[in-house]
Amino acid sequence: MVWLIGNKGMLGTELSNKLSACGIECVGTDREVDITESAALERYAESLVFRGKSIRAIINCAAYTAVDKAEDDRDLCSRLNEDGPANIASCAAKYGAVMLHISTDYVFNGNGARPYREDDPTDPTGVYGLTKRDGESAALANNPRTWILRTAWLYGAHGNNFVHTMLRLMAEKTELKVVNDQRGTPTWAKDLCEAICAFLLSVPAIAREAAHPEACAYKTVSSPEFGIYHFSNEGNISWFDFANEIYLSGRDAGLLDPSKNCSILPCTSAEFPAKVRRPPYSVLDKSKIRAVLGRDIPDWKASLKEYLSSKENKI
Ligand SMILES: NC(=O)C1=CN([C@@H]2O[C@H](COP(=O)(O)OP(=O)(O)OC[C@H]3O[C@@H](n4cnc5c(N)ncnc54)[C@H](OP(=O)(O)O)[C@@H]3O)[C@@H](O)[C@H]2O)C=CC1
Ligand SMILES: Cc1cn([C@H]2C[C@H](O)[C@@H](COP(=O)(O)OP(=O)(O)O[C@H]3O[C@@H](C)C(=O)[C@@H](O)[C@H]3O)O2)c(=O)[nH]c1=O
Repeated sequence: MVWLIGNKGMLGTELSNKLSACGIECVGTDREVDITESAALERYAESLVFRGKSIRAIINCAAYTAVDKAEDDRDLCSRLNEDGPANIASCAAKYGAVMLHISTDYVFNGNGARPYREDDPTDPTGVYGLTKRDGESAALANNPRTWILRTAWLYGAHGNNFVHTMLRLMAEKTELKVVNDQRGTPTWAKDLCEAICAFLLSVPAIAREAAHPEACAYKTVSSPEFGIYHFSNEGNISWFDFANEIYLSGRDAGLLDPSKNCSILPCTSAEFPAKVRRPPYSVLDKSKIRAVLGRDIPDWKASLKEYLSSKENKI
């Protein structure tokens, strides 16, 4: 079985559904098993073993994700994003489990001019990125059998995210300003979950025990080496481009009133002040994961359209 930590968050909820569709036996925990307390993790792992369960993998979707707030909340952010993965990795190592941890494009400063590769130097611009970067190192150090999937600009049905914020503001306002000088790639949580499941199913014991592995749309061509991978949808756009497409596709999907207009105006980061400078360019190079998955990754626009027109979105 696998243990999904952070199962009530945006990604965790989506992943919980996907694991169950694939028939991968899973237990999920969130705040009730505090990742900043190694003893709490150990106690929970012990209780699973006591119930006769073999922990094949621990997936960490728990994190501190409020980018601006983190600047004034450094201690909690670092306990969650650094100590958390460090503790989980140690626990996974103790029980012979693989760890799969999620990280972010915000580990880079965004001053680059080509998509970031896994081994490019990191240089976060704020506390969130810094603690996520240090959490990566801690996880890899404490359990060499760790996969880290860095992703970016995540949205999905089960939490606050840019897509939901935009749809709400577009319904309320007649004009919106959105930054046009930060580029990256949106990622539908559902696409990321396919990749996560494919990695998990490359573990022989998990594949053997899964009731419906065919429900995973992706399949690894080989067993992925442990280490860091980049996964986002395909494309290279600004938040302004993203907002425009949310508006058009949101209208097509009947999520916005067609008789109410909202003008979306491009602006600079300086015109949209924030505590933390976001990376101006944070496109991720996905060659490494593409080779492992042996397939193309969906384009951001196709995934956004599918998401907005899907029945499961609760906007
Ligand atoms: N959202 C995004 O745009 C992106 C996210 N990522 C990464 O993806 C991962 C998932 O992100 P996302 O789903 O958005 O995160 P969420 O903030 O939606 O979920 C995080 C979950 O962790 C829980 N949690 C908080 N504190 C603890 C604790 N001490 N012990 C156990 N669980 C706790 C939260 O509970 P509560 O809600 O009660 O605080 C929440 O349920 C994270 O690692 C994030 O860094 C990467 C790139 C982009
Ligand atoms: C609401 C709003 C935001 N913006 C800008 C602010 C910001 O630069 C950008 C995106 O806004 P967000 O609040 O979603 O940004 P942010 O919280 O920086 O999103 C990040 O979250 C963390 C967890 C990650 O790991 C990143 O990959 C990324 O998804 O859009 C506007 O320009 N106009 C608006 O009306």
